[in-house]
Amino acid sequence: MSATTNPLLSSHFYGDRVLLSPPTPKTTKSSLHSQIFRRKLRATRSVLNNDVPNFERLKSAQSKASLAALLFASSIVPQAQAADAPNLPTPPPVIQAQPTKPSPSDSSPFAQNLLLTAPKPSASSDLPEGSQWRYSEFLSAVKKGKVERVRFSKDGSALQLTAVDGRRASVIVPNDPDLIDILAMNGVDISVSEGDSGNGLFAFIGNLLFPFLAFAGLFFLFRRAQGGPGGPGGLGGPMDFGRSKSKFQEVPETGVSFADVAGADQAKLELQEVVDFLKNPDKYTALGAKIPKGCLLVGPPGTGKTLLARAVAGEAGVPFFSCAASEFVELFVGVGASRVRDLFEKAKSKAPCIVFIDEIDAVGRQRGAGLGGGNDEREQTINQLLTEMDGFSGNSGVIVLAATNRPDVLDSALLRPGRFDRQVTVDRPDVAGRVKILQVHSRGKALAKDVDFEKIARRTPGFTGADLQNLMNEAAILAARRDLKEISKDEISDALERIIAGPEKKNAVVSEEKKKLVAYHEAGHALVGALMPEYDPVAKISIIPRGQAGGLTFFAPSEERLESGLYSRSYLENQMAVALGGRVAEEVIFGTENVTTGASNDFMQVSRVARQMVERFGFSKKIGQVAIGGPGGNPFLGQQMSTQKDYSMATADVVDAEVRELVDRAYSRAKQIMTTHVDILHKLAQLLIEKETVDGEEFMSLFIDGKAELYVS
Ligand SMILES: Nc1ncnc2c1ncn2[C@@H]1O[C@H](COP(=O)(O)OP(=O)(O)OP(=O)(O)O)[C@@H](O)[C@H]1O
Ligand SMILES: [Zn+2]
Repeated sequence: MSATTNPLLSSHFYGDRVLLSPPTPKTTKSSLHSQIFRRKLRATRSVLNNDVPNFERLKSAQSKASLAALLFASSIVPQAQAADAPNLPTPPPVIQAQPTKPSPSDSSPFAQNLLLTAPKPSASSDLPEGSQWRYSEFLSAVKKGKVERVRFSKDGSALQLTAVDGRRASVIVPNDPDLIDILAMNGVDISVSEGDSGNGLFAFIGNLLFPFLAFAGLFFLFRRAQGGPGGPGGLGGPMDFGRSKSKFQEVPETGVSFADVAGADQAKLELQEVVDFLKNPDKYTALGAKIPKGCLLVGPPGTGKTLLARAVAGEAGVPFFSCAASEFVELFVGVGASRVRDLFEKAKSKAPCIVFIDEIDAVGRQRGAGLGGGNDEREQTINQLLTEMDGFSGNSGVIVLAATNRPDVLDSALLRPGRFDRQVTVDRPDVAGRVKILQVHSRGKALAKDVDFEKIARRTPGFTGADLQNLMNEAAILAARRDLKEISKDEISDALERIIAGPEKKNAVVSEEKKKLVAYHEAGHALVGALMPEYDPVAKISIIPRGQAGGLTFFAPSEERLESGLYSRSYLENQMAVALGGRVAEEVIFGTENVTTGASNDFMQVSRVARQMVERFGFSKKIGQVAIGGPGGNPFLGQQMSTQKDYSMATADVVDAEVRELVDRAYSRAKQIMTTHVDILHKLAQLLIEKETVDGEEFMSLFIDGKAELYVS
């Protein structure tokens, strides 16, 4: 894949300016610059006003690789996670604020700089941490048998759970008619909070929203992914020991139809065929056609794979058997295989029907490729599954749908003809899809007239159906908390920010000194961002702590950039400079001896980007246009990159040198900007100290009357 940005795409946001002039590593100044600032200002405004001009024109150009960094804060790339965690992802299906790594000292004034990226894979054996779980995380934990009991609030809109390991968390519950069934099937103890009438729920929701509690999970989630003791992947940990697990659920009638799945038109079209097989098998067998046995639904978590599978069963009017593959895998060898046998025995007796296996990668990984113990069990389980599928005669009427977001790790035996030989991709929805999903999830909610789904959809690139559902629910809760009768666009806007960056810790006590440090640090990021010719406009700068971050600078990448997932070399170089801007500002203002650990994450992000550029994107002359780093993800998607190196020591030296050069260059660019615009840095930091938040427009206006110089390189 070409890693360069489609020029159409990249030039859109800033107008038709083309920056292809040969590198001039110095600052220049001309009237052109003020024009560019004006354009950036306009871009900023249009982002803030949610209207993305020319979008339609470009929409068709690219999409799919959909990336979700909506806004992004301070710095950039997520930590590598234990690259060998055998069992990847049920990533949290939200756009996450991503802390990088705990800095050496937790007293670091900036704590964590955040990147808001798409969900990233995380070892599925773990539970989300933190005191508030997303509904989808909760469901997946329930299905894995990790939730012991739940206590609903009186009106059922929230619950508190106790996990098998004793952890407690709260969950906001959307209107899900299946929830009780799912809980019951999975042996979860259910109760309803009583007594504290009225007040109780309010206090409960208040807790959820209380800045210090909520969303800590977002951050710890990622800490967890950074290695830790790295348990045995999807295998049940010791916690599961002795716990009785449900094997599968059987739903005679799902009651879900394709109409309940908004967007996903292509997937529905492809699955319509499966519905038809189930309804009229004879039509096909009469012609000698082999009815497919298995179909793989591939896509990121929360995109509605389970919903689609249920809809297929609903449309065909057949029973729906479901299980999460991770449930098959037990500590005891042979248990998984026997569960598979049970499941299919039952299914065959009820044919025609749908068997849905969620997270098939938990058992379906390439055999012999796992680590540590437990392989036997997994292999036996997958062998049993293959045997079952091979055993179906052509028209047994059992069609197996399986979901995964890691088709790449699946054992090729699973994908052979006669098994999961069909794949249906369920992608993150595009704008139009998001509008439809928002409509579905605002049914039954009182919305103010000012709510415009189109605008919300534009502000939520990369959001999945589950994310949008969560957004609408959070907005509803905010509205209730504000004693409103209707959900207005403000609640949605605030809910969006909370989801992306975590709630603001408005009442956190921050010393004047720390405030000043953070203000300069963030101003540094913003300043470099604004002065880089090809970079996203600054949307907002804040020094109100959020989550573990001392402050945040939000950038607003254009929808096209987000949806195309393509980044030009200069964009990445600029991004590194922007990430370094925080430290550079500290250095310039407080002196080299007084810089803090607050930038450690920025550095990690920067080195990761640089390494990717050299190892994977072919951006290094010395390494050339090859990918040498082993399999790796897109750092902006929050994906992990393999730490496994398949190159020699000599090559490693070259890589290191190239990485260093890229970083050094970014650093000196940032430094040059900072020193030439120290006046604006002061102004912005001052403004931040006074107001705590400065929006993009106000920030850009500092340039218009000032004498800003655009850095051209
Ligand atoms: N296209 C959609 N239309 C309407 N609702 C959706 C859509 N996609 C997701 N949702 C909502 O998000 C919830 C979670 O989706 P679902 O569990 O089907 O996702 P998934 O892809 O199976 O995720 P996972 O891989 O985590 O199991 C659904 O219950 C549904 O309410
Ligand atoms: Zn920073």
